[in-house]
Amino acid sequence: MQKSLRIGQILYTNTLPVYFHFDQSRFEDRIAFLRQVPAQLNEAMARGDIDVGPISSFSYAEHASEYLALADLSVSAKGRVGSIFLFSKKPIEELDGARIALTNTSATSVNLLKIILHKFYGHQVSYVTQAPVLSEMMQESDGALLIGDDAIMAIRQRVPYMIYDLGELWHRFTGYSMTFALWAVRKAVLAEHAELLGEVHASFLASKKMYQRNPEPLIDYVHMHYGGEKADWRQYFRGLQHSFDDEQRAGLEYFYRCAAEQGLLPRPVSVEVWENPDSKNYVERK
Ligand SMILES: C=C(O[C@@H]1C=C(C(=O)O)C=C[C@H]1O)C(=O)O
Repeated sequence: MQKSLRIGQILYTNTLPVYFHFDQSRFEDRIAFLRQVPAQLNEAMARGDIDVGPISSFSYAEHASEYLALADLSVSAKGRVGSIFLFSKKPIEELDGARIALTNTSATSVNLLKIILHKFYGHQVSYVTQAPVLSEMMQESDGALLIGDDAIMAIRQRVPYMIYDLGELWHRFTGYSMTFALWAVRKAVLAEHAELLGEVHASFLASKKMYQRNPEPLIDYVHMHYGGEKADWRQYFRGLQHSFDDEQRAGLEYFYRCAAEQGLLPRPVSVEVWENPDSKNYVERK
């Protein structure tokens, strides 16, 4: 039997603050989760295999007429993001004419990289898309883009490449924050499941709030399951924003204008947010 709401979850640590304290027990069998990398979630959302969840902000723009964004949820950073890296055999200023391998897990960051290289550096670059395995990507390319936990694991290996953080480059050139993911809902779902969606949305916000009050249980969890140093994880999560306010909107909509200008999107879009009518009445369960 189909569950009432099928919810996406990004397979990376970056969205854990929104899921770690999500109180699944209150929903019993009314929800189901699909855990995947962003590019797969983008497709699942477009096909209608999931109803709500985080997708690449670029994919939101491609389907803006069919989706709304859930209020106050995103994966954003103002400056260094810590998990979206260009690995390069030479300095970024010298990448004109280069060949870059792009991870097949992303939609936002691959287009962000194109904007940075074409618009800000004036380079002509060719691209190939590959599975996110750095050693293989670097075999025949001058550089490679990784995102999420693949990027985090790769920098731990102390690889012999120059490493550029795309959030940092974007901020340096534009002064804006960058929003990599939004929580989208297909408009068609709203009519049928508005109430349940309201409860799910409120539970995401409650998880985020509980994490913000005390980040340590989540830090312990990722340290146990993904290794590394606790201090590095603390710094990583401190650099991520999971809200969507005027600041994030301004940065994201500027990104959409740049993408349209570069021919990557047919037209710039503005983000239409679904405000949960019940969020003010939501009572956290102890
Ligand atoms: C910060 C990140 O944000 C993400 C990047 C995405 C993309 O490039 O399409 C999509 C969702 C997020 O996972 C990351 O993956 O490291």
